[in-house]
Amino acid sequence: MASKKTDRTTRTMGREFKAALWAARHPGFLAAPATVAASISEFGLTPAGYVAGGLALGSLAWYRAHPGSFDAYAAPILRAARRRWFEYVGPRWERLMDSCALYTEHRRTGATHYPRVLRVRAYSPSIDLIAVRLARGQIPEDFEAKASAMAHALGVQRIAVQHTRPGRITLIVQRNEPFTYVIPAPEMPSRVEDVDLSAVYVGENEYGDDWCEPIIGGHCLTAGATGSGKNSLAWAKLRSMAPLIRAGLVKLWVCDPKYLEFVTLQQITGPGRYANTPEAAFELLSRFVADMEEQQRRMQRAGLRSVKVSEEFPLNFLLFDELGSMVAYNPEYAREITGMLARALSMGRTTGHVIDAYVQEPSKDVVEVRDLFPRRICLRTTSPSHADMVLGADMRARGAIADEIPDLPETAGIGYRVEKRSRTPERVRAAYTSDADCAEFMDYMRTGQTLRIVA
Ligand SMILES: Nc1ncnc2c1ncn2[C@@H]1O[C@H](COP(=O)(O)OP(=O)(O)OP(=O)(O)O)[C@@H](O)[C@H]1O
Repeated sequence: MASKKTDRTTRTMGREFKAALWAARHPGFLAAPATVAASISEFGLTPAGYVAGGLALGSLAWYRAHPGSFDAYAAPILRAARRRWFEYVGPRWERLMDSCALYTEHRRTGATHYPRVLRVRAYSPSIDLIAVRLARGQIPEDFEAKASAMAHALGVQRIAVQHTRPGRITLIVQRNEPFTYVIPAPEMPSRVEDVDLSAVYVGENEYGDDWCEPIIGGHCLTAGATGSGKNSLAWAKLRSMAPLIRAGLVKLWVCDPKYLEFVTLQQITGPGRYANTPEAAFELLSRFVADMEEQQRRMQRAGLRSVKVSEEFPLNFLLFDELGSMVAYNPEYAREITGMLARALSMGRTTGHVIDAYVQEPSKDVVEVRDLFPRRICLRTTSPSHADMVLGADMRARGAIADEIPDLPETAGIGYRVEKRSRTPERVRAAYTSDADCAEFMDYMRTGQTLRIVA
């Protein structure tokens, strides 16, 4: 490619202009000392000292008196400033880029161009977000290829690369495990109106915010190795929409091949909407699809293209645990079940027939209908390829290292989901529903009361 006229020189920009440019990019560095100097000259040293001391004391009092608001508002700003100017500051940043070969060289002048840190944000103590402008000639994939090397060089657990806009990326730096605690099971809302089916609470994301998933508008597939905590997701959803289930506005269907974790739900579903053998699962799915088609006809007759959840049009929620055991490992009815699933998955959205499925091995050989699930969650997996299979191409390279989640009870329920708008993997943890929480749910279904039995 022909070089631009201005690129043909072998000289680089003078240091004084580089310094002026730097100062223009970081006005605070000049403005802060200038403000201090102006205050001292205007009001004198003592009053300026009193103001500075008052500010420091006020901040300390805030820190001590109201940790909640301090940690929410002041701490992220202070933390980001400290990390920006002590950890990702010019020379250290350039050394990091050097050690990972993340720079470009001007062909004529030989000048080294480094990607530039534009902004550092640190919403939580464990995560830094570094907005970076790429050096000319770099592409985000260069950073993806070096993410692991950067993580080791910085001594952090994980670095994910988020594509933001042309020429820019955000590095998501996970310094340590954000989930060092078990998230308690969601409170069951007391009234039907308190449930928002477009965002039911299932846990927390790595920023400490609520992690909510929609129930209406999409089927969901959760993949995770045995013991990764898949059940906790299912139970969190059930608890979060408990009043609707009790009121009959959400009709529960359950396929439970293990006949273990969800066996108590039989008391709600009755035998017609609960299955634990391939034959029963096939019959259940046939009824589910028939119900869906009947609802389609009713909507056609009423001239409706979509419906709100109501007594006339309840939401049908099919919880399908251990999908693989019904569609792959057990040849009996496997084809029939897959066929029925495909019909329900491709047409159930508009009628409010939603499938929430759980699987250990997410390959297409096992779950042929995988791509018909618009929402997918990946808990701990046994293979590096699973994250891409579940979440989409390149998601592991962008940080969804689900295979590196330790296989320990302390990390159960941790996984990744993809933030839809930014297509960035987000580390999440499901709330944990204990046996007592399950019993409380069943009590609520029977009595309408949330009486917790304390053992
Ligand atoms: N969200 C969570 N937070 C903390 N611990 C959890 C969480 N979910 C599960 N656990 C712990 O991990 C154990 C295994 O969880 P669970 O049975 O849900 O895994 P699973 O993925 O359903 O496994 P399997 O496929 O073998 O049934 C639980 O007994 C519990 O101790």
